[in-house]
Amino acid sequence: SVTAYISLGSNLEQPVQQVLRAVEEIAAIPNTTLTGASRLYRSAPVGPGDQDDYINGVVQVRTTLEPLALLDAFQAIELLHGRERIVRWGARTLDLDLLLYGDEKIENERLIVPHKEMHWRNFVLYPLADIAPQITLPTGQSLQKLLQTVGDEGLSAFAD
Ligand SMILES: CC1(C)Nc2nc(N)[nH]c(=O)c2N=C1O
Repeated sequence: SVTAYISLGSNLEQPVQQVLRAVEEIAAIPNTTLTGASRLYRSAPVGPGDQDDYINGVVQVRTTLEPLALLDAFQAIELLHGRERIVRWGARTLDLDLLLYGDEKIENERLIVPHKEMHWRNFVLYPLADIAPQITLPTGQSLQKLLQTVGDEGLSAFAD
């Protein structure tokens, strides 16, 4: 089995509940055990368009599922939350992204791991540091170093 990290994000239809419910649903994925969860963060939306702040978090799991099977499970959960891909980068009820899958580097038409944008997204790096502060990414970058470069602009730990 491997340790995998998943980022969660929501900025539609009661984002805190969307994210908390998604953590429970991830814990219920077959052959998968939830082994860690970050604090929730409120973060200013990155990307185009005028949309609400996000609620973001990261969870850690141990799983024997292959990466694409894990991705299928995430997409099923997103559908449960009424995820509609209307516009790219648009507001969404729930976004689950596979950040890391063990130390593997994966690149296929459905999946790129480590997640391409995670290295500059404070709304991913700060919650990840709640769970695995000393982690080194498969790219060789230390999370502590990335935290310093990315800063905490637009980010605040959400009182649970
Ligand atoms: C639209 C885009 C890039 N912006 C985001 N911005 C924030 N703050 N949090 C997200 O989870 C998030 N997700 C996205 O997909």
